[in-house]
Amino acid sequence: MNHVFEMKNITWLRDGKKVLSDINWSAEVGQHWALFGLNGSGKTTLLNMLNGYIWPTTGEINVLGHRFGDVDLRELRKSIGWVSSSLQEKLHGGDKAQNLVVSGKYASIGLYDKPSEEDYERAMMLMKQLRCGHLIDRSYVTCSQGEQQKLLIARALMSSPRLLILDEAANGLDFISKEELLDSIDELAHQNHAPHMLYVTHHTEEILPIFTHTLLLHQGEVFMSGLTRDVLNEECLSEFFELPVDVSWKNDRASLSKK
Ligand SMILES: Nc1ncnc2c1ncn2[C@@H]1O[C@H](COP(=O)(O)OP(=O)(O)OP(=O)(O)O)[C@@H](O)[C@H]1O
Repeated sequence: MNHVFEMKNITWLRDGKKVLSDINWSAEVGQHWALFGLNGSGKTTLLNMLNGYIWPTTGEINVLGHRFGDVDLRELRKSIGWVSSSLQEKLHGGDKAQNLVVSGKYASIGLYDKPSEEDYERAMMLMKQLRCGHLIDRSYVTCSQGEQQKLLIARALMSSPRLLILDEAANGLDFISKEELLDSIDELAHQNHAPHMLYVTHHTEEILPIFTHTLLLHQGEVFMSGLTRDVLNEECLSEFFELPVDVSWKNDRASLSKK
């Protein structure tokens, strides 16, 4: 397998409108990607497609070496971890932190199967890895938003996914919580057998150096994609936003300001 995923000539029409237009995108093994786009640019639609929840009008999709159409999507989804805010609404808030994390193994929202001792040990190991081991026995609803995000990532890691999608994972977090979460993501990427990661965001400064590649999505089209350093440049982003912007790099992260 050379590609983590590959989208070829993807188009999606809805109500006579092209929501996605001629998307060509491939993520290769060894790359972590950021997907950057404004509200309504089609990011969520693309993610739903990668997970096989919506089918392209035209084009072909391969994920983790499997071509859509030839693969049991429910099986494939076990290898894809997806952390998104829409998940929050489906969770049982009263669950204890460790139970919520363990439930990731069964790809179910609550706990329907009886987890083993090893499952709980793994959940604790992941919680410690994400620096939230102290949340054991706390109910999910009482955790802060930053803590909740970490628990959701630990939950997604429970089934050892090969692709981990982090969809606006740092949304709504204050500066400290955001940096803590980003540190955890950075550490995760440096571990042996780390999953391939796709980080979806509206904020360039969240694109850590581990995200070697970035795709800019603009009104359902690939505006530019490639090495993050090349994509996040002033000329390209000014054109992307249709607004002159300055890009300054610090610690290999790009921050934007209006010119
Ligand atoms: N089922 C649908 N039917 C019709 N239009 C849709 C449907 N789903 C999405 N769209 C439209 O497609 C466009 C892209 O939506 P999408 O949710 O993928 O954007 P996004 O980049 O994830 O936005 P945000 O950052 O605000 O979450 C929007 O204009 C949206 O209204």
